[in-house]
Amino acid sequence: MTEKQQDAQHTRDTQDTQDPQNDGGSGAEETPEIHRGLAGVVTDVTQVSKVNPETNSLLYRGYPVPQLAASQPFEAVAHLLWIGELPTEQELEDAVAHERSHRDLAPQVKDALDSLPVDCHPMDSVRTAVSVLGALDPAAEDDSPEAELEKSRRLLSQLPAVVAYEQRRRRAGGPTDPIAPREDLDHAQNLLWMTFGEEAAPEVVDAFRVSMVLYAEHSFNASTFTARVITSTLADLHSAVVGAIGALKGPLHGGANEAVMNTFDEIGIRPEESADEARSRAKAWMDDALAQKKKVMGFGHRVYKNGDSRVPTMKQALDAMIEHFERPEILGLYDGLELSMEEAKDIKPNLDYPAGPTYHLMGFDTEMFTPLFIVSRITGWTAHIMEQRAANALIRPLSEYVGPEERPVP
Ligand SMILES: CC(=O)SCCNC(=O)CCNC(=O)[C@H](O)C(C)(C)COP(=O)(O)OP(=O)(O)OC[C@H]1O[C@@H](n2cnc3c(N)ncnc32)[C@H](O)[C@@H]1OP(=O)(O)O
Ligand SMILES: O=C([O-])CC(=O)C(=O)O
Repeated sequence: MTEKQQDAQHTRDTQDTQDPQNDGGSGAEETPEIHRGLAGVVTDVTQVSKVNPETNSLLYRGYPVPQLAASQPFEAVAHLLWIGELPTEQELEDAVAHERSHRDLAPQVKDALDSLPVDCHPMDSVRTAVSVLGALDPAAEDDSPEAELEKSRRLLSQLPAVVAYEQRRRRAGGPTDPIAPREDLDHAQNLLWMTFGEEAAPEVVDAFRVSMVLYAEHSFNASTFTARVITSTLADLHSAVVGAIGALKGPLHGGANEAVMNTFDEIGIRPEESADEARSRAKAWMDDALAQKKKVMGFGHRVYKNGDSRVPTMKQALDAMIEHFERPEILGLYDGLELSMEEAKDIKPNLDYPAGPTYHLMGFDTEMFTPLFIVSRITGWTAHIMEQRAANALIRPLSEYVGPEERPVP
């Protein structure tokens, strides 16, 4: 069964009562079926991506994502998600030129970031920066398809400078000089350049590009759905993106890549240790965590129950980083946790599990991992915002009121 069929089946199994009186009223005769967390509910159609838990596969506009990750630049994947087709040579050239020409950190955005505490969560900083970018955008209130696409493309170019500057500001302990973008570098190379001030090795660039392709889009996940809810009120694109960032921050969603690294840190990263030693310490940690009924971030998924389709590709990228940086103990920690979770609960890792240690090895602060997710997911969010806008229906479900019966105010 596809994700849609699985969801439709679930919905049929739990017949809902679409009685408008249920919303706040107590007069409904039948108690409606409640779909907590909207689990199994199909709320709309989409052409952007297809998640198939049955075959553990993911398609962007019909193309298998591992194939896109193996061969396509991130700029081509962004074009695909927005336009529906891979770019021609000329279209790719135009997309790349556009991306490279809108990369500067606006002074107002830098000022806004500099006004924030240096130890605030960088997701708060990026959320604030997108708010400022929206306020500055002359086309903010123009919701024509052309303007929406142009704003989406601009955000794709603008976000790396925000994230790179925020990483540098944290390391500097306060306001600092941003590193200027370089027009001779592609999206992935340039983000790494603006962050670390040196050209990254090709292996690192490729692992980073792969993570960007894999993080780009995943149907009606919580942050994308948030963006669609906000768009459905006819609010502007930047407001929808700001809301999506808020939803992504939580550890049950994008915040899990940060939480994974916190787990590794709690177990203890010991570069002098062998993979075997690290594996057995990680296994013991997981056995203990599960005995205490803890939820361990980076494992499990609402839709995939037999493994996340993106994990094998991201794990390959992590393996390449482990080899490049000669850090076998990271592999030991990774394997130990995965094995123990598999044995105890048969729950598989999700994309955030290999992505966390990959970003760690590249040199990013742990709190920067979820902002890196934004740099990629901006493509999927904005593709869905445009799709929602093109065939809009206000998203407004019902609730079953379970509070006190009507009573007079004393
Ligand atoms: C890119 C992304 O956003 S991918 C998701 C990233 N999020 C995480 O990694 C957070 C950790 N994982 C989770 O919390 C969950 O697996 C979710 C939220 C992702 C999906 O959850 P749901 O589909 O709602 O399943 P739910 O949370 O009800 O879990 C079902 C069962 O598996 C268990 N379970 C699920 N995930 C985990 C986990 N990571 N650790 C331990 N147990 C887990 C639950 O405790 C529950 O057990 P129970 O039936 O004995 O109570
Ligand atoms: O689909 C989901 O629920 C979460 C997820 O994996 C993603 O957004 O990439």
